[in-house]
Amino acid sequence: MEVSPVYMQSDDSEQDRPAYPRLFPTGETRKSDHLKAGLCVDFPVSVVLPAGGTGERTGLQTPKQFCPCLGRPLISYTVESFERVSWIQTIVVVVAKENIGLMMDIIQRFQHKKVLVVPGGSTRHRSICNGVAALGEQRRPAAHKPKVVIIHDAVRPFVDEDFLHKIAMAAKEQGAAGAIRPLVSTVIATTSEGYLDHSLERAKYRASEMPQGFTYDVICEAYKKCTESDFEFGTECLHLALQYCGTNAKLIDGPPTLWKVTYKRDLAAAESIIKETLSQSACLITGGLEAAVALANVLQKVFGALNMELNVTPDLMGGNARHLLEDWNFIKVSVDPFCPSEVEAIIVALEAGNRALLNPAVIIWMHLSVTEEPSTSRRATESAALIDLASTARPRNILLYGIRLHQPEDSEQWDRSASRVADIASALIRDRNPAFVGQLLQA
Ligand SMILES: Nc1ccn([C@@H]2O[C@H](COP(=O)(O)OP(=O)(O)OP(=O)(O)O)[C@@H](O)[C@H]2O)c(=O)n1
Ligand SMILES: O=C(CO)[C@H](O)[C@H](O)COP(=O)(O)O
Repeated sequence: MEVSPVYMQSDDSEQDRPAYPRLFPTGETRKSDHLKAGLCVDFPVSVVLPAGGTGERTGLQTPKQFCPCLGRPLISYTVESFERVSWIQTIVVVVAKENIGLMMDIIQRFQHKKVLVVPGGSTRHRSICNGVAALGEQRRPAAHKPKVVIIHDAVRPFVDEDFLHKIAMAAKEQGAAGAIRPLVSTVIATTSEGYLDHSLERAKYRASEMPQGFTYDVICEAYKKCTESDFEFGTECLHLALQYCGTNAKLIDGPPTLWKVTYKRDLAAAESIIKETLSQSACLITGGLEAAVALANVLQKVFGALNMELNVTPDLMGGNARHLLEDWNFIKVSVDPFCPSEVEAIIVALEAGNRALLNPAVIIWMHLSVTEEPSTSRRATESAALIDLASTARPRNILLYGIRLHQPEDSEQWDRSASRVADIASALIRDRNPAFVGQLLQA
């Protein structure tokens, strides 16, 4: 066995993050859900995330676990999914030696907790084995030897607490448990000449996915007993548990979001899932303006049709400040005169709450104008103010866009303009396109 763990430990204080929505589309969104659902685990559980591969099949220079999705490396999303689970003790991330510095930077930049970084091996099994060995050698005073170890590919970012709970409980009962999914294609065996030999009856087989869970003793024994050939060519931890420990894993149907990022297009798919999750709701701040309330009604209809919720509030003061914690997207309606400090206040509040540390927040400055055509110099002043504010917001991971809307007398024309504004605003929120940051769009 090739085991030489090095301990690179992140700050593992139990201090919680601000209450971000979790990034997987399960419908559940709050950190304390496990308390509501009664998901308790009364035995120590730790996690190994193998992240030591090169991602050859993506065809990219950068290993896929370090590729950015909305400006954040994929692995950070996976770590986030686990660090939010209160009953998970330690997250061991196994990376190639040359990427240890990079991984430590990611942990520091995104303030990840509970993470140990361990050097990987030349194959996935060798990397996992290093991670499991590191769990047995932890020197942290608060760390217990785990009863159950969950193994999860670092390149499967969307895993939810409910499913992890099922895996952990079944692993403790049965010794091993793993996620399965129905096969998409039929599996066939080929002859050495490239002809069909036979095909398998698809309904009888399943795709083995991650996460998988093992009692610590089973996974340690499996890796102690397995052969060099297993280490070199094996792809299935559940198989090692069966072959070397006689443990028949419990198989549990998992959600489709457990899929593994394997090809370049999977990175785009992951980014689109993240964008969808971040776009589930927005908060429109009316500033007490009558016209803004009318606009909000139209926006609510358009957003509703896109499955986006629009919360409407006069301001973000007192109890209304909760929107700063609950929403990722803000629409601030203002009228003449153009007053940048209203938007600046939202940027400051988001920054103070460390709100955009992990995911970009969106602010749309919606400017209602009563004059038919603003003068050229007026337009230039407004655009310059927006560009200025947007460039302050951008390094704070806040995307600021502007929409200018003329408020016509005619009610039919107003409805048309309002629904055009709603289309533009929803597209800006859903796409989170950095190219339009600081642009004052005309509706
Ligand atoms: N020596 C290795 C090889 C793979 N892995 C990890 O195992 C997981 C699943 O493997 P896979 O999708 O095959 O990743 P790669 O080996 O990086 O991809 P490829 O086969 O395309 O090179 C990934 O998180 C990968 O980083 C690892 O920890 N150590
Ligand atoms: O699917 C799996 C579950 O057993 C594999 O273990 C793993 O994710 C496969 O990685 P690779 O693409 O390197 O075979």
